[in-house]
Amino acid sequence: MNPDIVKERQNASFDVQKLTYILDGGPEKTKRRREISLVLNDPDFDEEDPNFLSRSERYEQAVRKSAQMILKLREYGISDPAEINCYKSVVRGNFHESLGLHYVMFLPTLYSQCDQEQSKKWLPLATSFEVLGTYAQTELGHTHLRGLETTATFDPTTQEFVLNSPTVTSIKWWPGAGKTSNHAVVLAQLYTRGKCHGLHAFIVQLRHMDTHEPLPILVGDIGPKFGFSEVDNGFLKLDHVRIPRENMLMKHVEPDGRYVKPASAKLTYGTMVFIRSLLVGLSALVMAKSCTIAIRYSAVRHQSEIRSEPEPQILDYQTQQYKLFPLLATAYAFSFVGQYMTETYYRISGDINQGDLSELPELHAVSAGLKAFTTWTTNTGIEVCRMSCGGHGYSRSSALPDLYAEFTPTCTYEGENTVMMLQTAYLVKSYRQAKAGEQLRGIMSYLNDMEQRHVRAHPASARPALVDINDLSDLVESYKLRAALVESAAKSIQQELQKRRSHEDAWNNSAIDLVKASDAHCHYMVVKLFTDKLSEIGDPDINLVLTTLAQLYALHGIALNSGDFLQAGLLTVPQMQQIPVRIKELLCLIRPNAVALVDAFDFPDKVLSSVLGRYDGNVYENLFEWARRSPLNATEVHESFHKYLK
Ligand SMILES: CCCCCCC/C=C/C(=O)SCCNC(=O)CCNC(=O)[C@H](O)C(C)(C)COP(=O)(O)OP(=O)(O)OC[C@H]1O[C@@H](n2cnc3c(N)ncnc32)[C@H](O)[C@@H]1OP(=O)(O)O
Ligand SMILES: Cc1cc2nc3c(=O)[nH]c(=O)nc-3n(C[C@H](O)[C@H](O)[C@H](O)COP(=O)(O)OP(=O)(O)OC[C@H]3O[C@@H](n4cnc5c(N)ncnc54)[C@H](O)[C@@H]3O)c2cc1C
Repeated sequence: MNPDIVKERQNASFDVQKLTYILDGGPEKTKRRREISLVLNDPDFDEEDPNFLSRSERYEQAVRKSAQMILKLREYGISDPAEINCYKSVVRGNFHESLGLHYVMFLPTLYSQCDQEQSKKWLPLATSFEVLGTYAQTELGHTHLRGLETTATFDPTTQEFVLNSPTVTSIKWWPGAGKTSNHAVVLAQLYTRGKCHGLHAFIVQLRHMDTHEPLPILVGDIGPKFGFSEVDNGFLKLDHVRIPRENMLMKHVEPDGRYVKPASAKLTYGTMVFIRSLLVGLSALVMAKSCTIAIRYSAVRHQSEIRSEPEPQILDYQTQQYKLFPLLATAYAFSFVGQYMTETYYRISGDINQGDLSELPELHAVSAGLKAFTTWTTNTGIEVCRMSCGGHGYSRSSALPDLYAEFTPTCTYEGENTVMMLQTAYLVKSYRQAKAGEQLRGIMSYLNDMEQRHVRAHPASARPALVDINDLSDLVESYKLRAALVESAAKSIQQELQKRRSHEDAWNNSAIDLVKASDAHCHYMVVKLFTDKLSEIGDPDINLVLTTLAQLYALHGIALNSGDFLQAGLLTVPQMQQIPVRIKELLCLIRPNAVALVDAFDFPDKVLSSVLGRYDGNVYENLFEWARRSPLNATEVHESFHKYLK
């Protein structure tokens, strides 16, 4: 064990194990997660570092691993969805799996959209992996759902739907598992009796069940990408492909071609809401991994000098702390927000299953906003962590380049982030309702008293200071009042309408304000949820260290968005000048606990897959060891010497 990292652990002021329990949701859950993590010792999962393999080899290794996972899950009798998820995230490490989409989109779509008869047919096939599925929605030319071109036309004479990609732009593009899957949920515009009824989901067989040869359908892999090398994102061109009427999910077409309207057309979009909710937790996980790597490495790396003494640990540089500790605070904040998002998703989708759709719009708005907010922040955070590791952060051995490449598409998939932030219609609607005197419930209820508080842009000196920057509840309040930026967005729309613009143009001309309002709303939610969590934590040592992190998270956010807080008169200029001073104090308070705080995330070394983030801190000898395994070192003299240089 590296002596620096031993010393760091001795300095911790709290019980790391107890904090792990809080993150996991209880000691039992930690125990079970650790039991599941023992799978890492299974030699059947031994594999080559994907960084030393070609794309095709990576895909093959990933398929082998996915198949092994299925066998082992059966062998160990793991069937609880949360446990399956935990098991897979351990085995998968920092990469995706080729069968990922089957689990996260295909199966959930079947579970939520099959009727009884369909469940009977498809669920046994899909859960036994005879049917391997993908989710084909996006097209070469479109993502916007109303604009999708693929058609499904009902033919009552044969009781079939005819699926067709009428143009080049309508070719399905991106769905994972282009080579792996034999079925797809295809999203297409439904036509019956000559009328379009909008987007619906259909199960389409793509490949022969025994030979895996494509049916008369063009299907394949779209080629290498920025990351996602394990995943065969695919294309799918349908040329008048016929499927039985029973393959339409939620069956809305009667045998005579009559269309029966669903309770809400948006139920077809349910799988996206599910994944967006999941991505909030994934952001927390990846932020936690990145911080673990960067902070452990910063504790063992010595460089330059502060005083004329031996080179200090780079974690002692104030600037290094300023780079990393706000991200550490963010990892904790997002972990608690992830817990909230999961609970909220299951609570509301439970109600939806019982026929109560009243909270569907809020679930959509919250999941879309938090997905965008947390993935954007994490995406930039990973890169900060990588650069904070200097040159070694650039090596794939650090895992940070892989974490970035695998994570960055979360800002794009399941709804491009700006587009998701613009799903703020709900916020604006809520604001208008509150203004009209309606009492809002839930997370939007803060808009109820906006009229009385009325935050306006005017000189801060003319207003009493509202915020004690050392008081967390005051900080939450100030974020709440800043979230009133939705008022500016609503006003901007109003002004545009007064210029006789159409509603659509007024909306587009206010889009920057709307994204800002969404961002402020999400930021408020994160600060509030982090603060609320503290009241549940009884252990005084842990409460103290998490309170310090929550304060840092809140103050750092204010410092980054100081213009909003000043303009709204929420903080005075002297207070704003105090914030960097307080942030520096908080960095010093966090410093002795930094390594313990990342240890509490409890990532086994094999899951982290990072030479820089090793638990034992023995970085240099292992960097050397890793480099020697590079395929270029397989022979002392590379064949290119003989071919070209000799
Ligand atoms: C964990 C690891 C996972 C790794 C694998 C992930 C692989 C990735 C897979 C994918 O990316 S799958 C494809 C994902 N695609 C998208 O996310 C598309 C994004 N676009 C949209 O969601 C929609 O186009 C839109 C931007 C929301 C617009 O929707 P639409 O075209 O229907 O517009 P309108 O007809 O105007 O309807 C807007 C109306 O509907 C409400 N609404 C929209 N979405 C939902 C929803 N999901 N649930 C409930 N309600 C929804 C919206 O609020 C509007 O309501 P009103 O204002 O009219 O009341
Ligand atoms: C790794 C990966 C995996 C994927 N897996 C799947 C899958 O399994 N199944 C599937 O169906 N799809 C999948 N996708 C596709 C993914 O869902 C889309 O790429 C994503 O929804 C974004 O759409 P787009 O690519 O059309 O971007 P665009 O919508 O073209 O975005 C381009 C730019 O236009 C802007 N823009 C677009 N619309 C608006 C607007 N209304 N207002 C303001 N700005 C706007 C965006 O902000 C962005 O800056 C995957 C994508 C990736 C990268």
